[in-house]
Amino acid sequence: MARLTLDAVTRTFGAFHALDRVSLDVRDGEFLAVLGPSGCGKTTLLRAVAGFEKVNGGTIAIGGRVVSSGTEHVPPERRRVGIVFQSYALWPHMSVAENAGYSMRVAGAPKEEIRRAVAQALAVVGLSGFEDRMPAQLSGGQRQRVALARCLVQSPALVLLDEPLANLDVHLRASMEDEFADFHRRTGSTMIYITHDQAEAMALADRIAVMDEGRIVQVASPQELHGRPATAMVARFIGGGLVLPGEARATDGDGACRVRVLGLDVRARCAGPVPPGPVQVALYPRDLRLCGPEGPGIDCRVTRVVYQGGEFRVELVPEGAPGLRLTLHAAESGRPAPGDAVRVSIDGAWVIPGP
Ligand SMILES: Nc1ncnc2c1ncn2[C@@H]1O[C@H](COP(=O)(O)OP(=O)(O)OP(=O)(O)O)[C@@H](O)[C@H]1O
Repeated sequence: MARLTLDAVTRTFGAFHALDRVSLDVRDGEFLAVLGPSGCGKTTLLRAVAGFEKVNGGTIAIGGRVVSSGTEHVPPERRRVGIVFQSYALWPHMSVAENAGYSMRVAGAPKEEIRRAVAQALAVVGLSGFEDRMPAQLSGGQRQRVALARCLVQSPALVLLDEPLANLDVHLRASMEDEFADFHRRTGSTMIYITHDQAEAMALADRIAVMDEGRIVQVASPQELHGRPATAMVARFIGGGLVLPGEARATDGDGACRVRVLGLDVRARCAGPVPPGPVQVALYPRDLRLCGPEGPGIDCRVTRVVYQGGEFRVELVPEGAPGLRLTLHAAESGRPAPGDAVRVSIDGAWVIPGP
């Protein structure tokens, strides 16, 4: 198992920067998710680490050994990187055991050694007894587990998972999430999990690297990404934050400051001292509450009320800003109806430290 280090890695296609000075340090045995919208460079990053893509600048090191740089390129088969793809990529004409042992057979390993390694890997993924089945006789989840076993047989230093659950239905995804977590626990592998599904990333990873336009914009725990987004993109992308212009008034210390947003004075959380002046403020549904007519608040019209697992999501339009959509959560009792005029208070906010 090994640590993965990327230092200012750049990959261009013509004038386009698919990876723009990407730096990342993944600890030995860590489970890191790379999360980002379509086209942000996730697959390019994975292909560069695996060695399918050369880099134009910067370095990639696996276990302290440089495998990619502007001048050096270790081929994929000599990187000890296992990859599990979304499409499983199993050979349809080979049995489960033959698929799992393929790489060892190609490498010319003795039959008995292959049999032993395959039996061990299939046991890890819970497929002992499935050796002679063909891929067509397996469920989607079982096929993905064969792909995991095949990856395990190669004793990889690093395992890369490229949206491995994208083809599975919702229920199977949830149970496969448990399997990946279990696989990680049992093997202690360093794992990089590429996805655009934040629920999946949050469920699995210790830390999440958020990518945007070829750059890594924040690497943090799921809680940190939700509570202290580094940029406006992270605030919008994770947890559906609403980013609004505000005016910083004063810093109170202890990570708190006062800002004016939507015409209200709000006590907000911040990463450090915030000089008075224009700022970007992130508001989440948890920051907004229905309030009485007497206190400070924003007059709104309710546009939609949707039941959502134990509570109601209430969508509103401020009377003074018809282009804006606010969302808050309300309990069953006291929830408003579409068309109601209500008042909303802002109980918290986050001042975005970056762009
Ligand atoms: N071989 C290539 N030639 C030119 N442009 C490319 C090439 N490979 C990728 N790109 C571009 O680089 C950008 C990043 O692509 P990449 O596949 O890494 O994104 P992604 O985040 O994995 O997206 P998705 O989630 O949709 O798979 C895209 O704009 C893509 O069009």
